[in-house]
Amino acid sequence: MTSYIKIPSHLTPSDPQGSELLARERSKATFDVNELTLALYGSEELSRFKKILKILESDPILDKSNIYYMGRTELFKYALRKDKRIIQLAATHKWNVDEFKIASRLVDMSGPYSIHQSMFLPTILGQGTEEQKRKFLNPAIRHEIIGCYAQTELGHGSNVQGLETTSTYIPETDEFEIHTPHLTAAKWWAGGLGRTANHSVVMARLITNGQDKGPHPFIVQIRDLTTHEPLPGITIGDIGPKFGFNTTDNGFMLFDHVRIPRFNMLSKFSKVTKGTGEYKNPPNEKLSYGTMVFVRSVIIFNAGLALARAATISVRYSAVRRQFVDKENPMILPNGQVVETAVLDYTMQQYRLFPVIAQAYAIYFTGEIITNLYKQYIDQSSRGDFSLLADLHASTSGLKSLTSDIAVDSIEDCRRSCGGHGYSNFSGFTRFYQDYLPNTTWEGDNYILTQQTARYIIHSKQQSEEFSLRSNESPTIFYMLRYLSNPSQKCTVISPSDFKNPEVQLAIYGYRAAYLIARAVDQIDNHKKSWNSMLVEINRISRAHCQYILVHNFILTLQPQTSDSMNEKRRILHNSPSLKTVLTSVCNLFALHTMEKNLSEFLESGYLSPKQSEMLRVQISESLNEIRPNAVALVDAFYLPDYLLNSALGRYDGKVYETMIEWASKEPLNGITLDINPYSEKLFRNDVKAKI
Ligand SMILES: CCCCC/C=C\C/C=C\C/C=C\C/C=C\C/C=C\CCCCC(=O)SCCNC(=O)CCNC(=O)[C@H](O)C(C)(C)COP(=O)(O)OP(=O)(O)OC[C@H]1O[C@@H](n2cnc3c(N)ncnc32)[C@H](O)[C@@H]1OP(=O)(O)O
Ligand SMILES: Cc1cc2nc3c(=O)[nH]c(=O)nc-3n(C[C@H](O)[C@H](O)[C@H](O)COP(=O)(O)OP(=O)(O)OC[C@H]3O[C@@H](n4cnc5c(N)ncnc54)[C@H](O)[C@@H]3O)c2cc1C
Repeated sequence: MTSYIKIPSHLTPSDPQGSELLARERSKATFDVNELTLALYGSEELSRFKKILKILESDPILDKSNIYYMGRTELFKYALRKDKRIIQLAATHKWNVDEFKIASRLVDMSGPYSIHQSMFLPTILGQGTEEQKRKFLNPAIRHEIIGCYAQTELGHGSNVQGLETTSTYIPETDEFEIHTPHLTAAKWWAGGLGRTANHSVVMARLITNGQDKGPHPFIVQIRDLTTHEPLPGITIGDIGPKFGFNTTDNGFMLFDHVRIPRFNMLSKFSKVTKGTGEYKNPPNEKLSYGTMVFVRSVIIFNAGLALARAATISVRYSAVRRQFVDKENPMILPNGQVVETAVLDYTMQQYRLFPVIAQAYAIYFTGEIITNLYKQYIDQSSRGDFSLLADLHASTSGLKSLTSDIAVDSIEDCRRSCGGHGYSNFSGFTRFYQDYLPNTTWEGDNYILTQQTARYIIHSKQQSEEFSLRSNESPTIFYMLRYLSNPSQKCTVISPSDFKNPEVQLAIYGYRAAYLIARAVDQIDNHKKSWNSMLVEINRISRAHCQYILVHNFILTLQPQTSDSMNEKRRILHNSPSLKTVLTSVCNLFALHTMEKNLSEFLESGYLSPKQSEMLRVQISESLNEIRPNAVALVDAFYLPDYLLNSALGRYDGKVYETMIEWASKEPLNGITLDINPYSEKLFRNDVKAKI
């Protein structure tokens, strides 16, 4: 890349150098970073990750050095090139799906093919018959056809039952006719639809024999495979500039009585019979919503990695950035020189950043558990057993909502913790934050999804017989019986360190969630409160329940397990006392900081007293002290390479200032000639001049 300004090469940052400061931080760690990285990813995934990183870093098409200076059209073209390149590399190196996912994660840019991979393929895989998979999935895997997922409409997104696009069975020709009856039925937002996809999953109301069977998925070819023009009867366009996600062509689409073969209705679960139009019910009504459950589980896992990324940038930068001299405890170099204090040493900065490290670990571990639960569900459902679905839907809905909310808030907190440089694109926060933001809206708006979780829990509580039955089976609501059976219990904490006891933490979280649930049920059952009037409480229930799950899963991860049930990752963790010690501090901080942020609910239930809440704060401060020497090592352990971070502030080597000035010198604005004479008319075009 061209440098437009020559920077005098003899200048270096004042001592101590960033690399020295980070090295000093790393030497303070009480555990082996490589060991923790292995405990997070496992040796196989880590070696695949390293192998793929090497390929991507050295590929000129996937070079990221130019992207901060690009406008939308240029960025979109770059995203298309990089999407194509990943596919070519996948073919050359024979990457499997997991390796393809690693590459996409490292290249880190949504693109025109992203929804093809994240939704189009999974929908056919999850909802198609074997014959349909042969016809659509195989060419889609080879990228001979490119698909998108068109569910949301201009007038409806959250309310899937309210979708207006119709798909009417025509027995005479054995076809469906897809139609947009109103402007509000225009498909809107589908990623990849605007300029790229030639096929789409279209969610449309199935009408057969005059009966409306509700939304079902159909495969529709939308563009000509040779000319790439929309097919007759179909109008398509890009929806225009967005808050972020501008590397993807989100599109709109209108259908004017477009015919598709009956074969194109994805029919693994429900079918329409040839000629008679008879409808065969699915074993569970909501199976056509299956792709959403899958993507929500991925969003939970991704939230952990997004938090790790934000924490990596801000913690490393805070170790390098120095402001003021802390007179009571000055930073002294080995040569005796007193220098300004690293901002990471200010307790306020620690209070802002260390909980983000803790959130990253907590959500990462729950992400793994949910991914496994999803796999278990897929395994069982392939044998016709859908019993896990209701619980999976409830927990993925609430956790998707909670974890993406946490991530969005914390990414912004981390950005702000970097001061002015956090506002520069070179921080690595701008596009990262903008592109992360829609996770709180897509795949179900976060407020709407909490209603799904709370409803499941409230129903369980209302049907108490079924509840006790379900609570034995359900991994997510078993705690409630324990606390509901004795509502007058009190928290046993008598000194701050008692808060470190995992049993105490679980009891506090469990009691608070159970209390909120019981109160809401009382309002609904005995005071006849409407659902709408209870929405704020309902949101609280889902959050309380999901916070319980996060704490419970973190504690579970750290508890000894029988060696049989332990995989390689857990074995590494449990064989290393130093890892367990540091992660226990991280777990405590997560549990206690989250408690403090929601303190009013814990106090209001009467379980925790104001005196105990004071002790809670003392213990949080203690946990921050425990984490301080390990802060940099804890973010390093996530092994997020510079190639992914693309951040001047979060570089592994700490060369923050050298990078800032080098990247600034490449700003194209520095290279253009400008006429700054206010009276000159050169800037105006002739046609404009004619009008003034
Ligand atoms: C070369 C090879 C390449 C390989 C691939 C490589 C890499 C890719 C792999 C992975 C990447 C994957 C993911 C990527 C990560 C991020 C995603 C990136 C991009 C995403 C883009 C965004 C796309 C979209 O947004 S698509 C549109 C999404 N829309 C929504 O989510 C709408 C939200 N609304 C709803 O879901 C529903 O309307 C509702 C709010 C749930 C209400 O539904 P309704 O029908 O009205 O039902 P009701 O509330 O009355 O409930 C009735 C009953 O049903 C139960 N229920 C509801 N939903 C479900 C469900 N989904 N599953 C199961 N059960 C459900 C509900 O609980 C009720 O039950 P009960 O009667 O009470 O018992
Ligand atoms: C970047 C991006 C990419 C997307 N990609 C795709 C895609 O590929 N395919 C696709 O089909 N869709 C896609 N979407 C659409 C997305 O799934 C929807 O926007 C999302 O589901 C929210 O629906 P909505 O826009 O209808 O919001 P609305 O439901 O209109 O929400 C508006 C507000 O009303 C509130 N609200 C609505 N109903 C209730 C209620 N019952 N109770 C309480 N509050 C309520 C919500 O909380 C929200 O605050 C994408 C969206 C974005 C932003």
